[in-house]
Amino acid sequence: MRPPAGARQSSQNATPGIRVENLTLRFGEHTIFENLNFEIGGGEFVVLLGSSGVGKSSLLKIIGGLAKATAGKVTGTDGQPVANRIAYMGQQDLLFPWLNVFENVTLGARLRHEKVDRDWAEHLLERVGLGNRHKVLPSALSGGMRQRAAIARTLYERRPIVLMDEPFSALDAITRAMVQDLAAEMLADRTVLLITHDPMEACRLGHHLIVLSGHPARLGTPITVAGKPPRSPDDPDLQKSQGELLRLFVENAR
Ligand SMILES: Nc1ncnc2c1ncn2[C@@H]1O[C@H](COP(=O)(O)OP(=O)(O)OP(=O)(O)O)[C@@H](O)[C@H]1O
Repeated sequence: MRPPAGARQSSQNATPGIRVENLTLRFGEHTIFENLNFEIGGGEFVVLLGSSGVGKSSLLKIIGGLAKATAGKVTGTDGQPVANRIAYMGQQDLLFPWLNVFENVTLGARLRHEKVDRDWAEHLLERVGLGNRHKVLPSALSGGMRQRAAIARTLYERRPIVLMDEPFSALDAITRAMVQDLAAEMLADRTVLLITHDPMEACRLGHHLIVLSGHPARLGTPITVAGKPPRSPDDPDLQKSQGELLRLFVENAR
């Protein structure tokens, strides 16, 4: 996680990272952010935080190709476009209610008229603990199970870059902790940018934390969390970074 000026040789890493250069977003007279520059190294898990309305989801959508920036560009750290290398997971699981779990997980392949990779889908469903729920409709699953099915669907796509917009915010605390552990384990080899409002979640999962603040919004110096995710809630590295993050929130609010 660094500004592009200090770009590492990410091509040495098989997983591409994300490079954001001079990104500006305006809605009419309203400048959401201007000349944002940062780089996420291949295989890094970066968490994006910031107050409501500061521009986090807009930034994620632009990176994911779901919205257009006013100026600037997003590429992989290998200089190639990111468009076909990104999987996106939002706050709602967006499972189709009339498709069963297996059909939801393999939906992308079916929409692209590709042969469904049954072994891969079954392996993923096993890994997320839904090995015996292939034929179940989403309405018969708990919130945690639905989110686990959504993780399986995201991973089914085998995209090296994963963008997640508050993916666990609708879950209760215990289910959330379990799904966080699963996501950390299953996304360990991907480049991940995750938005959350939860400092504990950020410090459990991220290698680096970045905070967007101000009008127009700017990115502060990244906070690097020591140790390997997922960190336990009583991990001293997590607690140190959580303290640092909370101090930063207070400073930004002044
Ligand atoms: N299509 C749009 N047209 C006009 N303004 C927009 C549009 N999309 C977003 N905005 C504005 O841009 C700003 C940033 O919105 P965004 O959803 O990116 O914020 P956020 O940080 O993700 O907020 P939250 O944490 O509440 O989800 C807000 O003021 C929002 O009203």
